[in-house]
Amino acid sequence: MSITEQAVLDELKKVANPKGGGDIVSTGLVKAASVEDGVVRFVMEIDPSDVKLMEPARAQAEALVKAMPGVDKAVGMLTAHVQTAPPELKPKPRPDPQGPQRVPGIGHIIAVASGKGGVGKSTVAANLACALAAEGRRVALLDADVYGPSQPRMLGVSGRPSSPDGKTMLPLRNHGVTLMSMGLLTNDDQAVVWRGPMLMGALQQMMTSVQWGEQDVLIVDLPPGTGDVQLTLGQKFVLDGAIIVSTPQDVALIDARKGVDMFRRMNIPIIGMIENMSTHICSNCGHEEHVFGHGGVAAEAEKLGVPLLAEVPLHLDIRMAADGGAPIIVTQPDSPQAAAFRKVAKRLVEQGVA
Ligand SMILES: Nc1ncnc2c1ncn2[C@@H]1O[C@H](COP(=O)(O)OP(=O)(O)OP(=O)(O)O)[C@@H](O)[C@H]1O
Repeated sequence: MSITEQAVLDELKKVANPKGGGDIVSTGLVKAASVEDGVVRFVMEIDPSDVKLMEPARAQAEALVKAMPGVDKAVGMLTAHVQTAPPELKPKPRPDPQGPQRVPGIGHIIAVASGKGGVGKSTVAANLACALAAEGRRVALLDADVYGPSQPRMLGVSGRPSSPDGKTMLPLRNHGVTLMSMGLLTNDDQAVVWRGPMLMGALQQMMTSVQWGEQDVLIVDLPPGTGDVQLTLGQKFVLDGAIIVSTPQDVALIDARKGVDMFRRMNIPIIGMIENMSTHICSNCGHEEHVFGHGGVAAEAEKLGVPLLAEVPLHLDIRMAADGGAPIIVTQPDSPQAAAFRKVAKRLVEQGVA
């Protein structure tokens, strides 16, 4: 079995902070630990004047990790570069006035993310939202994919959201889902060039200035990759977890792994991975074919120690439904194509995250 970051952190807790106060993890000295293919890397952030004092602790920590079963190589580093240090791993008490906040009226927030574009993240988010609504949950969906907002089209919503008081925005609603999208604020054909700070501001505004009402769960459809929007969402808001969507090809999986790593660094639980376009099912004869390979996400999920939530087939009906303004879960709720989404929705409710 592959080693987890948590196991590494537990091992590192055996090393005392030479400055006292407890071990190097609980005193906040260890800022990041990563595990990839048997190679463990961790960073200890120290005051530049403490190098001599801290070196023995670093060496002891490195030796302990190296001796763990399943570890081929361990690299422990001392760093004094406060500004560029990766996010703190030690869990902070939440809510914290400076830290992540809750959105009034919203019970849970789940991010739907992918490492790579075009893997079907928005299709999954739209179907999950509708499937949760079918389970009787009050569901909102925020399309935070500013570069390719597709939720208005997938949920069959058009028109611009109104702002009765000039400060807050009224969301739109269809198929039992309350929706807000950056796509509703720009013209359909308008290319949007967003810079980092604009993106971060826009996301925060969407989360806090939309009149969401009382909702059991807000699904956030993120842009692909590991950029500013993902970081802002994770750092500013209390998330119940993230779902990572990937196709089975290696290229998509490499990026999915980066996504899992990013959420872990922000202490956001990974609810699980979904393999999309898993198997092609011919809409004429029902013949199954593994166009992009099959099972790659299951293997990756096992390697990363996260659950595989579902394998969604590549099926013409899924595309036609999504692109036609009513996800498959709405048009053919009892079809085998919709079953994967219903299964995930039930699981999220059972797990108490939606
Ligand atoms: N399981 C599936 N079967 C058939 N078509 C699918 C499936 N999943 C997604 N598609 C289609 O693939 C296209 C891309 O999907 P989608 O927009 O959901 O991807 P995305 O990952 O959100 O992309 P991006 O983030 O780059 O906008 C859409 O036309 C969608 O209908």
